[in-house]
Amino acid sequence: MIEARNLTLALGKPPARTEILKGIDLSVQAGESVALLGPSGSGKSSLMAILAGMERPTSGSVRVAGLDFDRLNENQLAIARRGRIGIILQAFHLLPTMTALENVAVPLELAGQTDAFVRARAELMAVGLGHRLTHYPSQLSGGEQQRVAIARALVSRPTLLFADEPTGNLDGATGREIMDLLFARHGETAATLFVITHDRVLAARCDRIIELADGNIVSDSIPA
Ligand SMILES: Nc1ncnc2c1ncn2[C@@H]1O[C@H](COP(=O)(O)OP(=O)(O)OP(=O)(O)O)[C@@H](O)[C@H]1O
Repeated sequence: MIEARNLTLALGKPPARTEILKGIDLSVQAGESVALLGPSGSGKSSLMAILAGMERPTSGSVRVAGLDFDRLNENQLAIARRGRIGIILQAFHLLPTMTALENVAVPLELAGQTDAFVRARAELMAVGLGHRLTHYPSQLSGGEQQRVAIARALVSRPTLLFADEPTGNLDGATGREIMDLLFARHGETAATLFVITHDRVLAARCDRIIELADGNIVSDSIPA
């Protein structure tokens, strides 16, 4: 599902040029769940951005779901992401002027799905928000907003799901509920799941734990 070879990323202009990733090799099988651990600034979000097709590496190659990202232009990359890749971020990123239902349905409708609202409603039911369809983000709790974001990421039935600290803005109990939901939906969809976290207990629920330090993979293991 993911094949990355000798990825490097350097950003900024000298003298502030920073080497963020220093030669990452990574293979991930379809359906695997992978936790990405590492200290703040070790390059986790940057690696995820490259694997999700949102950032170009400085050098190296990325093949995701059979596509050579380096051979695609920006437009082709945007089309390739659509329907293949779902992204969940710490800060939810819902549109404040849209209801929960619209937040999930509108991106799908813009992608040309005529049954977008039917699918969005079903996905919101699946994440336990059937009773909050017409609420705006400001009328939802943090956990509910993250459920909407999960529904939005899953409604296009992606083969790859990326979550960058999805519980970072939630209290412990709500965070656990959100991760239970994410793992349950992952089990039902057979998507490949990539989760960035600082939480080792959460990481141990994945099939595999990859640790980054200073732009390098320093361990790649199966949790005990
Ligand atoms: N545009 C940029 N120009 C220069 N340096 C950058 C840029 N973007 C990120 N960095 C640096 O790259 C390093 C890696 O950042 P990244 O966000 O990938 O780390 P992270 O492991 O996800 O951290 P955290 O756990 O704090 O989110 C950081 O030291 C950051 O300051």
